Amino acid sequence: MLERYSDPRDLKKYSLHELKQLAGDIRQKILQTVSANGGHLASSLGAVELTIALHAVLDTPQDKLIWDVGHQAYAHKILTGRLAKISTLRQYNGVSGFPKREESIYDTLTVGHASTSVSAAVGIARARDIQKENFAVVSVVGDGSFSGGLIFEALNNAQNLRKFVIILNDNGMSIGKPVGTLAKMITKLRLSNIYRGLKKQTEFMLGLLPAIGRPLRLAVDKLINRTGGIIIRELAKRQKAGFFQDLGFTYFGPLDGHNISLLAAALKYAKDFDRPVLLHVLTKKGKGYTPAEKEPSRFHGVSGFALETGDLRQGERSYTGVFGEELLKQAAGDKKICAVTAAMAEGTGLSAFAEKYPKRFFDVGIAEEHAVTFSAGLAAGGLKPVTAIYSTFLQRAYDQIIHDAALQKLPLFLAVDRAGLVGADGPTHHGVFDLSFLRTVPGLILAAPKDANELKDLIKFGLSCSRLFALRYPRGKALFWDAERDARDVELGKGEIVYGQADAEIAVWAIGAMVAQSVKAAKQTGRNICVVNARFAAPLDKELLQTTTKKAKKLCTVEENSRRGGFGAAVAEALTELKISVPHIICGVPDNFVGQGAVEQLYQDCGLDVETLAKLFDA
Ligand SMILES: Cc1ncc(C[n+]2csc(CCOP(=O)(O)OP(=O)(O)O)c2C)c(N)n1
Ligand SMILES: CC(=O)[C@@H](O)[C@H](O)COP(=O)(O)O
Ligand SMILES: [Mg+2]
Repeated sequence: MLERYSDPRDLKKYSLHELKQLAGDIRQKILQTVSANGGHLASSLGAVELTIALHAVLDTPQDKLIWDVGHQAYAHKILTGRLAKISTLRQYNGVSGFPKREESIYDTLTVGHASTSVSAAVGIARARDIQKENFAVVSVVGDGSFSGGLIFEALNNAQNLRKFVIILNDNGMSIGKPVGTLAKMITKLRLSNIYRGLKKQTEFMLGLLPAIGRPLRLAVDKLINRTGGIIIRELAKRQKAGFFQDLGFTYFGPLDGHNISLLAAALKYAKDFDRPVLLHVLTKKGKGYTPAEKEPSRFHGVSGFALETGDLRQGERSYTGVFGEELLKQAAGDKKICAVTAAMAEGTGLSAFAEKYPKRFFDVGIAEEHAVTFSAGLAAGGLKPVTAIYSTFLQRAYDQIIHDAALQKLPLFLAVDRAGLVGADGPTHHGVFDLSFLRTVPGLILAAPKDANELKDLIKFGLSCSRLFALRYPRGKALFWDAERDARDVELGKGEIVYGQADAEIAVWAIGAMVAQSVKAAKQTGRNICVVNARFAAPLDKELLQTTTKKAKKLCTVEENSRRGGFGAAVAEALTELKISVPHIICGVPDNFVGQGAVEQLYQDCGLDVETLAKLFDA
C-alpha cells in the first residue's frame, strides 16, 4: 500500500481493508527506521490508525492539524510526503524527529516541547474566524502532556470556537506512568460505563458500515447519514465528563483509537461541530510491536534496537547516571534531601532515588513551572530540594526561578540536565540558552563541571550551599569518571588552570564539556596557551581572570551555549569592570537555531570542534 500511496487525498479513496493494510505497512516502516536511527518509537506506533483517520477525514493542509510534542508523528510524516526520505529521520540534514514548519506544509507548527498545541490551535482558530475562513483546527495531545499548565490556560480561552477539536490521545502513559489527580480523572473517564459498553457500540457502528472494499468516505458518510450522528451524540450526552463540559467542550468518547472507521466517523462529525469538541481516544503505546507494548517506557525514546529481539542499543556511562548515583549517596546521609522531576524520572537519572526514597521523591508531571515553584515551597518548608530538569524545558520556568526562588533567597538546587547540544532531537531540545538566562538572575550561583568527577564535587557543593544553585551538565558520555573517588570540596567561585601557565601568551577560558575540548585544541597548536576551567559562570573567578590575562595577547572563551549573553559575555563584562584590555574571542553556539545530528557534527557547525578551536587559538 505504501508503494502506491502518494498523498493524503489517496486515503479518501481507499477501502477500510486497504487502510488497515496501509497501517501495517506504516508500522513496519516506523520499526525499520527507528531500529536503525533511534527515535520515539512507542508513541508513534500507537498513533498510526489515528493518523490515518485524521488525514482521511480532514482536508489537510487546509484543515490545520497540530501535534503536541510531535514525538508521535512519524506516521504523519510518512503520509505527508516524507516517505522517500524517512531513512534520514533524526540524522544530520535529514527528516526531523518532530513536525517542523520548514519541512512540510502539513506541519502546522514546529514542536518538541509538551502542552503547546491547544494554545496554538486556539490562536489559529481565532485568526480563521476573524478572516472569515472555514477550515477545521484539530490538535492531538497525549494524556501525559495534558498535565501541562499551558493546556488549561488554553482550555480557559477556547469558548465558543466552532470547527475546533482537541483529540486526547490517551494511552495511559507519559514517558513513565502519568501522575496526579488529572491522570486519575482521565483514567476514570477511560474506565467509565461508556467504556465498558464501548466494544458493543463499536460493533454496532461497524455493523452499519458497508462491506469491506468500499471507500471509507462513503462508508463514513453513510454511517453518519443513517444515524444522523445519533450514536456519537448519544455518547457525548451520556458521558459524565463534567470537567470538559463545564469548560464549554462537547466530550465524545472514549473511542477505540485503533479502529479507523470508528475514529473517522467521530472525526467527520466532530470537525464540523459548532462548539469546541474534546474527542477522547484510547490507544496503546507501542502498538503492534510486542517488546514496546510490554515495556512502553523503555521504548519511548531509543537509540536504536535489534528488530528481531527488541534488544536496545546500550548508551555509555552518562553525566545523568553519575548525577543520579551521587545524589543517592548524598541523600543517605541527609534526610532533608529530596528530588523533584517534571515527568522525566528516568531521563534525569532519578529512578533509583524514586525507588529508594519514595517519600522524598516528587514527580509532578509535565509541569516545569510548578516543579520550580513547588521546590521553592519545599525549600521554604525546610527541605533541600534538588530539582532536575532538562535545560530546554527549564526555559519555561524562568519567572519561577526569578520570582519564586531567587527573590525569596531560597536555597534551591537546580540540576540542569541536557545542557548543551543534545544531538538527534535537534533545535527544540538543545540546551544552549541556560548560561545566558541563568547567569543574570541575582544571587544565583551557576556552575558546570569539566568532567564526571567534578560533577560529584559540585553536587556536594550544591547540597551544602544555602543559596540558589544551578548546575548544568550535558547529555551523553561522562568524561573521567572514577566510581571509587569520593566527592571533594570546591570553593565558591573558584576556577583552576588545567593546562599551561598563568603567564601564557594566549589565555583560554572554558566551561563544562568545553574544557577538555579546549585542552585538546591547545595541545594541537603547540603554542604557549593557558587553559582555565572556569567551573563557575556566576560568580566568575575575577582574580584568576586578572592573573591569566596579565601577559596574554589574546583571550578566547569557550562554551557550549549561545555566544549571546552567556559565559563569554560574562567574561567580557568582567574584563570591562576590571579595566583589562585584551582582544577577546567568544567561541560558542552561533546566534541561530542549531540543527539535528551527531554532536560531533554539530560541534563542527558551531566551530566548537577541536580543529576549529585550535585554529582560533592559533590565529
Ligand atoms: C515541556 C516538556 N517537558 C517534558 C517533555 C519530555 N516529554 C516528551 S514526551 C513526554 C511524555 C508525553 O506523554 P503523552 O503526551 O501522554 O504522550 P505519549 O508519550 O504517551 O505518547 C515527555 C515527558 C517535553 N517534550 N516537553
Ligand atoms: C520527546 C521528548 O521531549 C523526550 O522524549 C526527549 O526526546 C528525551 O530526550 P533524551 O533522549 O535526551 O532523554
Ligand atoms: Mg500518553
